[in-house]
Amino acid sequence: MVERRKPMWVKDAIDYVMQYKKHGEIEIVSLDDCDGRFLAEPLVADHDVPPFNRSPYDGFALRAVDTKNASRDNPLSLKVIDEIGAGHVSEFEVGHMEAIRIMTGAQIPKGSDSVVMLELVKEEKRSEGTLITIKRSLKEGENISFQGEDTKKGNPLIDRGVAINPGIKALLATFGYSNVKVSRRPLIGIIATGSELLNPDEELVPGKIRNSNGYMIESQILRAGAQYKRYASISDNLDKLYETIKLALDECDILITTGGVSVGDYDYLPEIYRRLGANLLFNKIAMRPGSVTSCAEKDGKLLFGLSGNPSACYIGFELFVRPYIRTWLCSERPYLRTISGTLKNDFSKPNPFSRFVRGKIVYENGNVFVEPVGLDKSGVVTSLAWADCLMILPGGTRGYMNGDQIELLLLEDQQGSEKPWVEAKFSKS
Ligand SMILES: Nc1nc2c(c(=O)[nH]1)N[C@H]1C(S)=C(S)[C@@H](COP(=O)(O)OP(=O)(O)OC[C@H]3O[C@@H](n4cnc5c(N)ncnc54)[C@H](O)[C@@H]3O)O[C@H]1N2
Ligand code: MOO
Ligand SMILES: [Mg+2]
Repeated sequence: MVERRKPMWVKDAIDYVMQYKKHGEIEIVSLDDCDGRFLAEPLVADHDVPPFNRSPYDGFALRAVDTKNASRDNPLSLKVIDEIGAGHVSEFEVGHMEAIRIMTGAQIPKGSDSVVMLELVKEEKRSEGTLITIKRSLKEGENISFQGEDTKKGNPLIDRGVAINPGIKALLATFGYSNVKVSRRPLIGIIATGSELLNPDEELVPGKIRNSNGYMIESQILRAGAQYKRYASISDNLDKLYETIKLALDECDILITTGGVSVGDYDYLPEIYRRLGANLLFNKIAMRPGSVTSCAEKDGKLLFGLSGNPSACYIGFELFVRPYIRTWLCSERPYLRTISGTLKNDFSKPNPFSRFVRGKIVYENGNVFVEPVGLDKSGVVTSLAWADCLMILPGGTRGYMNGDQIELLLLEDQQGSEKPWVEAKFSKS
């Protein structure tokens, strides 16, 4: 008798996973190696930026009051008493009708309160010294980048749990973090199961296909911010699979298997969860594809049993594994971000399960439209390469038509969302 499974709502399944959420320990990495890692502490300005008043132009620093009467008809001459480039500080103080030649980035000299650009003055080198002639007046503070105008000491800049991007790396360098506190990435074991699987370097033979899920999940793990350990793919052999899963559970923080979770003769994951004495969280979800996505817990570690079908496997990872990883990395926004878009196609057939259709966003006159990519079947692999979003078609009694407004989950987004997408059943309550 084939086992009957009761489908769980997507949101309930996410909640089950999140019951086991953890935060990774703090790890210190060098600034050189921090790209893509997640900050374990908030980043706070520990000094003013810029740290001193500086010139934003190559020009002359002077006292605005001295230029008060300067005009085209009344050019005024100032004596140049020093010259400084960025990184140097003048020892002189600018006095009445004096100026210091200053380059972009240099500290504003004492006595001066404004800068005139090189292009706006005439310079004359005389035996008694250099003079500049200025034909316009300046305001006090004109052309000065003030200390702290970028940010002030003590300002909070970036929350913990945010992925380090080029801009954040610039801030880390600005504040002298040659070492950075980041969250330790969870190590995720990956086991692809199935007697039909070949390695990418093997020739195709009848009945076999190459293991694409294993590599796809590795890439999804890296995109989510975690690290992986690859185990050799295992043919459909219960004992061998059991031993490998036990070993991987010891060695890793989280385990992902692909394939073998349905009700087929060689689908051994349900039996392995039983043998392990693991606590089964779910093995059927009211979604398409990925309805067979399973998750079990053993000694606080999660075993995600993703489908063997490539599209189901991909979506199972993004909906259930990604938020668990991002929460581990202390993100406050661990879920995929949702935006709304206008459907360009008809999906007239109603489906009781919510569908996550691989789609591509198209911008037309600044508006977001979305169209499906490739064949919308669970076993399809090609469409995954073309998709930049998952189009959500909530389950129910009606279909969806061209022009309908729907929600889209963004696959490449880094910002994330505080809350997961929730079926109407939940949003109504
Ligand atoms: N009688 C029923 N049959 C099936 C049901 C069901 O409810 N009743 N569910 C279907 C659904 S939905 C899905 S999804 C699949 C899930 O299958 P499994 O997770 O058990 O995966 P396998 O049987 O091992 O393989 C399915 C499919 O995927 C290919 N595959 C497997 N691993 C890989 C890999 N690493 N790279 C690329 N492709 C892979 C495999 O060759 C199969 O074609 O079950 C349905 N059946
Ligand atoms: O788990 Mo399946 O993906 O719904 O075809
Ligand atoms: Mg199967």
